[in-house]
Amino acid sequence: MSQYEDITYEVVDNAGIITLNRPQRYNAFRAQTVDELIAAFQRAWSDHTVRAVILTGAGEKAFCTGGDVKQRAETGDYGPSELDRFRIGDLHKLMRDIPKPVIAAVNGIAVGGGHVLHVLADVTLAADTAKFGQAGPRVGSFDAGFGSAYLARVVGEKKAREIWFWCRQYSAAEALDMGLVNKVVPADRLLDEAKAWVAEVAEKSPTAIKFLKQSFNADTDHQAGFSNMAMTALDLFVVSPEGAEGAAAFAEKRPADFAAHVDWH
Ligand SMILES: CC(C)(COP(=O)(O)OP(=O)(O)OC[C@H]1O[C@@H](n2cnc3c(N)ncnc32)[C@H](O)[C@@H]1OP(=O)(O)O)[C@@H](O)C(=O)NCCC(=O)NCCSC(=O)CCC(=O)c1ccccc1C(=O)O
Repeated sequence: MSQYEDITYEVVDNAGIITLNRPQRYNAFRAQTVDELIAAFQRAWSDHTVRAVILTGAGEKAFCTGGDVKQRAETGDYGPSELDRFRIGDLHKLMRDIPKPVIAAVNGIAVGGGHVLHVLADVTLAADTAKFGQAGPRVGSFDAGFGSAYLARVVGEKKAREIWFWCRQYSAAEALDMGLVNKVVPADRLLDEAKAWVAEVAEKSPTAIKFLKQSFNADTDHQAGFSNMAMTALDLFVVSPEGAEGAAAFAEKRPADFAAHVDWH
């Protein structure tokens, strides 16, 4: 795949820069977006000039707001894809497996599956205007895999449960305070800061970095098993009356009435 529609990919010096490019939907991803992200991460993996990957979002408003809820309300899924599968789980694993640092440069709101993407990055740099949070229980969705278990490793169990159950939004300063991001910079400095981090890490031993990333991952690789189950569960949940109510309410700009659609048995 060399032509992209939903993302852009460029190599600048030693940085592979992947930009989510659906600003009209706050950089929410559909199945095609995920296909393109996978293709770009694979290119970055194979390109020996690329020493780290920067993942960011187009525009000033959003980094990524997760799955495209409007698409889901319209068709019940995330739209057509190359292999007829929504490969978000494959993307999560690829971001962990690529043996180079992945730097999330969070330029705006990171919510839902978009929040999960920055959580899975090796480090996160945030614009001072960025906002963070999960949204699943508000819109009839969840990530019971890396999105919850790995988040708990990053911020601790209590905070992770708060983030997921209450679906609040947190400022960049709050995110820094809870260890969710590595550094906060003025919004107009974000990309330069990310490039500086790439330049600095490019001076280090690629093989040492590769071993270290694999070592850090080994401790949480068992979470890939949960993630597989979580994706299967989510596929079933989003088409249930309760799951579908969340997407419909978002698309219709009204509060969701989950209680009326729950299967209590
Ligand atoms: C992010 C908001 C809180 C921003 O609010 P606000 O600033 O008021 O802006 P809006 O007017 O709401 O939004 C502007 C514009 O963008 C459209 N938009 C925003 N987000 C989405 C989206 N996710 N999908 C489609 N469109 C979106 C919005 O409709 C507006 O368009 P108009 O034409 O102007 O009306 C707020 O926008 C918000 O709450 N957004 C929804 C966030 C959300 O619920 N995201 C999905 C969470 S669930 C999820 O991501 C799971 C998906 C998933 O992929 C997955 C699947 C399987 C396993 C794991 C995962 C995983 O979690 O990764």
